[in-house]
Amino acid sequence: MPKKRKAPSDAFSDLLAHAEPSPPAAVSLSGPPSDPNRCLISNYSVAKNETAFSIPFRNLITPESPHNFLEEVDKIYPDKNKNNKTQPSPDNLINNTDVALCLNLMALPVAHPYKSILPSQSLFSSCLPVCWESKVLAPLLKGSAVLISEIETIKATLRTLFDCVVSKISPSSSFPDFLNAWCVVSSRSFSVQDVSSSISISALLPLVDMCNHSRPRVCSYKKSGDRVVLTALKDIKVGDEISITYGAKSSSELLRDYGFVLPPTSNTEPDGSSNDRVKIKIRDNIVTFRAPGGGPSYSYFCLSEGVSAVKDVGESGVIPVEEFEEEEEWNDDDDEEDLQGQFDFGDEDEDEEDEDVGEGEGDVEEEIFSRVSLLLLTLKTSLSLYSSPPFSSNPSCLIVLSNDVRIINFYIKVCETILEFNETVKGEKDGEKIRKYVESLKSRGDEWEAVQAFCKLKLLMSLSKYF
Ligand SMILES: C[S@@+](CC[C@H](N)C(=O)[O-])C[C@H]1O[C@@H](n2cnc3c(N)ncnc32)[C@H](O)[C@@H]1O
Repeated sequence: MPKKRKAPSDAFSDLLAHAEPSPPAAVSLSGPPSDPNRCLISNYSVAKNETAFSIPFRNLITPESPHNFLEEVDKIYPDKNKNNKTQPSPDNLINNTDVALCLNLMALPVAHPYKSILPSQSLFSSCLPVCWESKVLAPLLKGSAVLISEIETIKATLRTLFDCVVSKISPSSSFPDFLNAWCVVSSRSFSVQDVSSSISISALLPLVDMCNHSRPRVCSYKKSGDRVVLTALKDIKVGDEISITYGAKSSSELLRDYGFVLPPTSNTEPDGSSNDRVKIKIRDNIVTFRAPGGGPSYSYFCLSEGVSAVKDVGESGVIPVEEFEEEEEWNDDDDEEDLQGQFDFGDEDEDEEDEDVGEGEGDVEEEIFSRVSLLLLTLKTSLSLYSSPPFSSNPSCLIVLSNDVRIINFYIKVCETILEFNETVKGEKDGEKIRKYVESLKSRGDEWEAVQAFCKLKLLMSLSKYF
């Protein structure tokens, strides 16, 4: 007979038994696990800088406790990203710590109080894209190719990890068990400093993980002695929601990992900087993006994938070109004519060159077209994920720098197009700033004539959709 799950209210009391101050309970839940808007409510008034509540470190579920699954996972599946665990990268969307954390969660008894108050799989399935079928990803993610490709990567990786790692360590588990554990880990794990060392570990923090994300947050959390303590960052009244921050994340990261997005105006840091825009600084042949006040952003993947894709076009298949070509507007000659008339670039020769690509040059044309498509996809993803296009009136505009001359020149083209568009159609907003930027980029390399000539109209057509 299956073990009876505890009623959520009993389970919550069990968890609270370890929380301080208790009794009476410092916090309560606003609704049952099935409530998608559930949040943690304060039962006390708490003054700014005071402790709202704390939980003992021993309540944490980590990759190494209650059982050291990390060691077992590492044995079967050496983690190539081990030295860089906190730095997400396209091939490091799931690391060994996450898998070990899933295994620890799966190993908890069904009646464990923590399990009893977790949301159901059906709630996860409705909001987490990793649970969505491939055919609905494109429409639901609005064609954001990089995000779709990441979700597909996660889905495929979960399958592989289950077959090659999880089922070996936990033979009685099923793939749905693992997927459920992944949903919990993806949307509810936090980085905390280990009790015995100074390194940060990924952990599930019962009760703390009932806090929703907000900017500005109501509480901060940190390890203090053998407890995780939530400190009020403002005065909290009885009945107020206790929220924390999940970090400076772009909307696409929030959607990918937590299953929600925030309105553009809410996804900002206390200093007013936007998590949906990033600055990119120059380094040797790499683009580094940092969301102001936060870690490397999701947008890093968008553009770095575009950059690597353009180098390996035809081989890597990192970003599926077909999806882009599927778009009706792309091949719609009427649209092209309309746009030609609407946005006169004043350089007919180049436009003609566009049409004059001879038969023998078909492969070159295809190659250039693919490269441009990939980069446009990249841009398209960036643009559609962020609430407004780069180079809008927001000073934290998108800056792309690279040492690859073709990439530089492509982006010069993009910048020029945006600039021209802004000046001619939308009025000059950040015109001077962008002009200086374009000039500085130009001084870094030769023009990539072929691409410029070939993609002029196509580029304009694509970009025009975003303004
Ligand atoms: C760490 S849990 C927070 C507690 C959760 N609401 C619960 O009832 O168990 C993270 C999940 O809460 C929801 N969530 C957190 N912050 C949110 C927000 N600002 N807007 C909408 N949903 C949010 C999302 O479903 C997310 O996956």
